[in-house]
Amino acid sequence: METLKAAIPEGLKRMIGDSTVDDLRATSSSLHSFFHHFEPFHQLLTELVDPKHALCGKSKDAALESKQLGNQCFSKGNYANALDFYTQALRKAPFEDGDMENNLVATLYINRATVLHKMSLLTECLRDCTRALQMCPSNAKAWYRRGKANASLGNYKDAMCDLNMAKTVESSLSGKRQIESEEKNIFDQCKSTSTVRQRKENTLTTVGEVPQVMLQCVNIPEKGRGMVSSNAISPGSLAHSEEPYAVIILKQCRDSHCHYCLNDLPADKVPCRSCSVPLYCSQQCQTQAGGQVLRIFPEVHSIIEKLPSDLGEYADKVIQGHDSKCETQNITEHKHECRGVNWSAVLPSEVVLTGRILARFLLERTSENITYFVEKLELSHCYERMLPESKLDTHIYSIVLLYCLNRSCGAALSIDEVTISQVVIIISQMKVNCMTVVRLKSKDACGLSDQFGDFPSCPYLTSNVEQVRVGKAIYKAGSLFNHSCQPNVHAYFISRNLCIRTTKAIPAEGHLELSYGPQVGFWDCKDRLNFLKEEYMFQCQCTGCSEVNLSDIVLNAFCCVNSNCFGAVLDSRVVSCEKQKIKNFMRHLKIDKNDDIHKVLNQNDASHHIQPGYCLKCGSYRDLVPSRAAAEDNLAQAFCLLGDFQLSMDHCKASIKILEKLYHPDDIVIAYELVKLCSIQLSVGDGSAMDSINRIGDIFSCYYGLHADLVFPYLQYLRR
Ligand SMILES: C[S@@+](CC[C@H](N)C(=O)[O-])C[C@H]1O[C@@H](n2cnc3c(N)ncnc32)[C@H](O)[C@@H]1O
Repeated sequence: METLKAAIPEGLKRMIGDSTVDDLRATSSSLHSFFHHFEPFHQLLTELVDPKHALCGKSKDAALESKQLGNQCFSKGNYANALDFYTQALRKAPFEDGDMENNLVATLYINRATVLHKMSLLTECLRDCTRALQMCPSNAKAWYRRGKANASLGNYKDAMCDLNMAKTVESSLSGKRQIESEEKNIFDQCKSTSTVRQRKENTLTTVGEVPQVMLQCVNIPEKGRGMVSSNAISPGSLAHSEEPYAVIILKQCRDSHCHYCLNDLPADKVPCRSCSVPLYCSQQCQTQAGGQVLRIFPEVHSIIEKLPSDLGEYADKVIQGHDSKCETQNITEHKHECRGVNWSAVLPSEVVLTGRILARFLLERTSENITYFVEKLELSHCYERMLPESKLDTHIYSIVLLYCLNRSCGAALSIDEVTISQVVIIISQMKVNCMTVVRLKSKDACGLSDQFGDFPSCPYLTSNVEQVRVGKAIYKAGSLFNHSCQPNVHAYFISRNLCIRTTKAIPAEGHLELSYGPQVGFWDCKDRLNFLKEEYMFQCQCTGCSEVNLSDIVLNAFCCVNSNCFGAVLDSRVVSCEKQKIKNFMRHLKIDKNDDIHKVLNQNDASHHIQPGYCLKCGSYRDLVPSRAAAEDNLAQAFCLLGDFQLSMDHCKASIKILEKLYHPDDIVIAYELVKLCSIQLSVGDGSAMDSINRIGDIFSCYYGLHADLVFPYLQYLRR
């Protein structure tokens, strides 16, 4: 891509860099014409779309190699590595290869099921057996393994049916005998177990909460359109929920998260049937993403028909299991990328996401043209505000993407100035409207919270809450929420669906604003403004950035040298941003003597003191040293690592006190800090841990409502 860019004549680069939306047809046409006659462009396309260069296709040889490595690890008892190799083999194995009896994929599922059983991952083992049986229902090994997994799960009735099936389809006499002895074992186990355990499904059920809020889209000065509520809303209410219009997993999560629902992948990952890139958490997600639907061999039905009726019914139920049944509404999502060619694995996420939007256009188009389709998306864009370099990149990617779509999946999009300029607009819409899908994770010093076992008496346990970025998505109504550094709603994700919940009381006609990342209290005003300018290309007009607030003044402030003075001393970076806010504040507002701001500002006239290094209250000068809240937090971690729990708890509490000054006492930031405090309290058996847990629970339920345990399962672990 860099070679292409370097070869573009300077005059054309300037023309594109200086262009407005009105110039897009001309700039698109000129760049397209240049590329058309430029050989390296065609070479690049060949690398991106020619199956000969495809690195992401299926390969039987590569699958057999991984299978062999898996077998070696298995025979050495190295089950974790065997599991990885079998999954790699499944990723590469051609699904349509071989007949029912000699099906490589079915064999790999059985091998993986055996490893999963050895690792006591029984539900996962059961699912892999079922997948093997859907391809090959006369496979005795798969029925046998399924029977054993069901028995270990306490599902004795199913276990007996599985073994009965295994015996029926097993051809050798010795094999039949082995199954009979296993049947006897299970029968004995069943008799000695008084209560039959229920099957524990490894599923997270979503809570069906429906938003009760009437939202309206209105025009807001200096911010464009925005969302307001018709009625007053109390904190903790679900204001909006929405499925994505288009979504894509981030590259760094390709091996750890489901490419459809974006949840953590289980041990029995399901690969795409036609290429080696996506992994899914279930066959259902695989099919929903637009991959091939499971093809059940015709012989399967004749095998089932020949079975005694009760066994036949049972086998049919297993094979048609719920994992294989699903609706395929979003059939376009991965289908057009699924040829094993390189472009969708190589191009930046927002460009591949644009490809997914174009795939929707291809699917939905009746008589409408692309210009009308883009208008109908009703997303704002930032083309005019983009840097010249970024405008050039957007042009290049638009042309490359259109060629990739046409050549790799026969999209038949006309590649002309109109289409290219509309794709430029879509990419610039992605820049300002994409939401990053995140998951909450708790991370502790011992890595124990991932296992969620018993609470360990680990000598250095602290838990931090981390936000893991897993995907990028476009929500059509969700993109109408403006940003505020002092948000009153909070966005989170259940699978790939967006939920927006109020965190403060909102009056009727009040604006609903979420944070695009920066918030008052996390970063100072200057950093927030820079971030929003660089990432989203707008000058933030929110109250946090235009009105004075205590946190912006004290977050990076230093105490006054005068020990009797509570005034704040700012460095030059902070002063440049706060000066105007403080002046306006002095001019327009009377300061309440009880307000905390009164303690750090001279209410009569702070303006003459607003100089770097000078106290805002008394004007004394001081040399600047690091701020305190971060120091308290780091100290708590350090003491924890040294094993001095009392000191680490004290510092954690001090840090919470400081945060309570900067934020509302029910802000989620306080809950995150409380998770750390509580983990220390629990590891030393301090009884006040319960108070911390209750407070964390209260704050989480305001931010996540009934979804709290689903979004942050560590909460249940702490309660337990
Ligand atoms: C996701 S869109 C939000 C909806 C948008 N206002 C519209 O009319 O479609 C993001 C864009 O809204 C505007 N915006 C959002 N929050 C803003 C704020 N705090 N200050 C100024 N502009 C804002 C910016 O133009 C930004 O690029």
